[in-house]
Amino acid sequence: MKKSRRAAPAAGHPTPAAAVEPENAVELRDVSVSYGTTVALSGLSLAVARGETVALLGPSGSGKSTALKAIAGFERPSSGRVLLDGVDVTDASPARRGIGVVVQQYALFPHMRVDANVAYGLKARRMPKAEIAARVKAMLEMVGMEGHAHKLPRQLSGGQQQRVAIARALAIRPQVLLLDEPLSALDASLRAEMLLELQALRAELPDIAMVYVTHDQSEALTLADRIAVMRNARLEEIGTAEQLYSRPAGAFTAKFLGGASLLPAISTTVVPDGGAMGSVLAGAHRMKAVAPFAVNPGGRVLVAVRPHAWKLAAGSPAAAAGWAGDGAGDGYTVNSLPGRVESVQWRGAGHRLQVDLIGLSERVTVDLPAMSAVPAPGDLVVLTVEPQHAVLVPAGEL
Ligand SMILES: Nc1ncnc2c1ncn2[C@@H]1O[C@H](COP(=O)(O)OP(=O)(O)OP(=O)(O)O)[C@@H](O)[C@H]1O
Repeated sequence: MKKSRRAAPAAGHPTPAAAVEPENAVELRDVSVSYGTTVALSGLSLAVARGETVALLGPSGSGKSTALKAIAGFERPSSGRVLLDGVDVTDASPARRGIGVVVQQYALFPHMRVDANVAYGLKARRMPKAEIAARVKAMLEMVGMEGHAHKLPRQLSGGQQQRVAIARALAIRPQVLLLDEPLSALDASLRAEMLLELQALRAELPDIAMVYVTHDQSEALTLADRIAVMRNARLEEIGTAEQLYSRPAGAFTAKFLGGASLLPAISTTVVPDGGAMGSVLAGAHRMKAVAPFAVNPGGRVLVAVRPHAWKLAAGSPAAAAGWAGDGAGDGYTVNSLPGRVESVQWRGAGHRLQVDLIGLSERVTVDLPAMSAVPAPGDLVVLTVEPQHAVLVPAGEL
């Protein structure tokens, strides 16, 4: 959670309760949305602080857009409450919420010029003409579109249209900006460019709360202070990118966000409160990994290892020769697992290997940096991982 930007009350002069501003610009309390028999969102509780960007990340159909519609007021929750700045707006119309919304397909009015599109929400609020003109000019400058004010949307590129859509959403000076896959209609290079622009824009709007829906983790990692991972209409996990990436609390997040391999294992140590190193047996292999939660001997866990965390043991593939005989290695070398390379793929920044672990019937993904010696398909290798780069997650359903 972001730190409050407000000054703390002076010592001895506590702020009266009534004057305390609510910290959260957006709050969903146990919100569910159903479409007929389809439960699109189930019991979502989420708070977004002023100045904070939260990304809703998850596979298709996981309820991300529905959550956004509940905040904007386009869908009424079947249960639960929606609060903006501490005020319950569950029954308020979208217009009364004063939220800026940017959706995937620009959604500009095709028959209106760029400047009229940006002015639209201001006219609806009956702002004086001179003020509208000044605001439109400022907004178009902010998104680098000041030279296109008199064009129609069809005369603009996809990226330019999306910039105008952002200017239009920001023109009403919303306290909350919702973005639903705003870059997904753009090609890869334009998407990367717009991502940088959104990052710059974010810095110019320090007090706006943003909720950003995406299924692209690089967008979420670039823009968000916190990431909410959605799955099957529910919030799976929420945290900073760093927390979710390196210490996922569940197998789904480990796989979805970090692309981690998950090795089934049995705990051999007691870690009462989590946060310490745990020891496990993955098949016949002894492994040490960070245990972010309490584990007991005999408990079933998964060892999550991200593709970049694997290393080839020195001397691999030759080092693997001694391991192949009994299929399980000697069982004494910690965090060293023998395997056979199934495939090798050149990926520009390095090589991606698929390696079948011997004795574990698991295939793991290994990303090797460029310049490292690359084995060939069929080679025996020994994979290693530093204990601090392996993390235990509960053996949940994927
Ligand atoms: N208007 C609707 N009528 C009926 N079902 C709907 C409607 N809108 C969404 N759904 C269903 O609700 C579920 C959640 O949809 P939602 O659009 O929120 O998912 P999402 O995570 O945003 O997916 P995507 O990434 O594909 O946009 C899906 O099963 C979807 O089919």
